[in-house]
Amino acid sequence: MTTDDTTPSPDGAAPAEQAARGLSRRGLLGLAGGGAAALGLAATAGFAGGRAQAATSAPAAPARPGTYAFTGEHQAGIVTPAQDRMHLAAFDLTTTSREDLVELLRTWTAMAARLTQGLAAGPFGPASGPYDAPPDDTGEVLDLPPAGLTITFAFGRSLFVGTPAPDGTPGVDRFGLADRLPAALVELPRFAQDALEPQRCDGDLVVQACADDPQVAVHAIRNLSRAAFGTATLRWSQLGYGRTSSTSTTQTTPRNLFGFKDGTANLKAEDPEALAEHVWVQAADAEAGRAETGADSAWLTGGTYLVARRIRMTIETWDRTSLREQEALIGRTKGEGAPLSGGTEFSEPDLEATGRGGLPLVATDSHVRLAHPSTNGGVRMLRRGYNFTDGNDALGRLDAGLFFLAFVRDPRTHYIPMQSTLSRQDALMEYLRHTGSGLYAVPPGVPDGAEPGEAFVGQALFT
Ligand SMILES: C=CC1=C(C)c2cc3[nH]c(cc4nc(cc5[nH]c(cc1n2)c(C)c5CCC(=O)O)C(CCC(=O)O)=C4C)c(C)c3C=C
Ligand SMILES: [Fe+2]
Repeated sequence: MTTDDTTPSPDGAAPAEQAARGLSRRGLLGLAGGGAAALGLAATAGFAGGRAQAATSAPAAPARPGTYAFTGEHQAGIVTPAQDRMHLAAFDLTTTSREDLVELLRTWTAMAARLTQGLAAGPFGPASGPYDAPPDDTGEVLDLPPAGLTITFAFGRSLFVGTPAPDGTPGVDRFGLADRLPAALVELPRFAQDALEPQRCDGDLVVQACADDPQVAVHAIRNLSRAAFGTATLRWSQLGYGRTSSTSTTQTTPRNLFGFKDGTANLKAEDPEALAEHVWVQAADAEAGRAETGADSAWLTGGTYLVARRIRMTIETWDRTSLREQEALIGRTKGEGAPLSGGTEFSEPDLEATGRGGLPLVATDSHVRLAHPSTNGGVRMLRRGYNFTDGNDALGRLDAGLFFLAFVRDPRTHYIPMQSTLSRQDALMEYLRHTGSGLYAVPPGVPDGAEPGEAFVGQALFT
């Protein structure tokens, strides 16, 4: 199959709805015990046998309620209709062994394939298996439905070339991967007004877990972290709620913590041509990269790049700003989300339109004008961010904002120039502080029908 993440389950209901009324893992384990078809997708991905495992010869079954396929051309969790909750974790490897790294990716792949299909992290589950050993699943989602869980893996630049020392001494290529570094996996420049906290930046490996239930997303990261014990440690993580983008035309546009609709002009899953142009890395990109740096990044074809920015919003100041000023800063109306040049939510902004005194209706320093493709050489991105609220600071201000996530084909053309412009000219910057940052290469999906036990995410990087 191709990863058509938007494919609804057989009864045609959206996964979120199905999850809401869906089967619990207990039910799925029962199904798994009773019928191989119930595990068709895990079986096609080829995972080790176990009590709750299907026969690998079983034909692929349609997705079960509340689940998205784990295997496919692209990883799930990118064009998948954005779920309501997210837990993203960045890890640093504590090993320098390439074999250990491959073993971790194999283990994570098998575990993610099980978890996304509503199964326990391991074959025994939380309440079974050897009595004198810790259970192979932590147990907190045993009675919960799969909640549309997706797990997406990505690699940081440091995986390939290590981390340079503050004095500029180059990092160390611990895994023999430097000649596979994609040309576009650059170190992000320091942008104007960046206030980055190093403990919220970078990382060798990143895992994004999204689900419609926070406990399901957190459980996934917890169990993957547990499996990484002795090989990788958690560097930083971020919880998110209330998606701030739609990634499918089937979704309504959500709102960010400024109270504005966010995601109106986003790229959508139903526009494969635009996704090919702006999101998926193409074979030609590896050829261009090889000519540029000599490195072979063909392994990334069909993948993408993930930009993560933790953006704190000074909402107390924002909340004392007039509606007129708020709308001028964004360039859209607060109620409907229509451009200030007129029309309705999905009308194209008319950046030439002027009003009283000949002034542009969409202000020259407004966010929407500066982020619009016509201001950025035609580039677009797939935004998939979340709101966050992480307590408060010593002055009693909420530490809240937008965890900006975007998937792009080449960050050098599709993110860095836009962020450069926004950081210097966007009037909204007065209310924002970028406190965390990362750029990661997202390998393509684990192919359907791969040999049992053989396939793992990012495999082509190691062959
Ligand atoms: C570098 C890219 C972007 C950052 C960082 C960013 C932060 C950010 N955005 C909002 C609120 C809105 N953004 C909207 C549109 C929009 N934003 C970006 C890029 C970044 N935003 C793009 C490419 C676009 C689309 C522009 C277009 O094609 O018209 C909107 C309008 C609604 C929408 O189209 O989504 C809002 C609202 C905040 C609050 C924020 C940082 C906290
Ligand atoms: Fe934006």
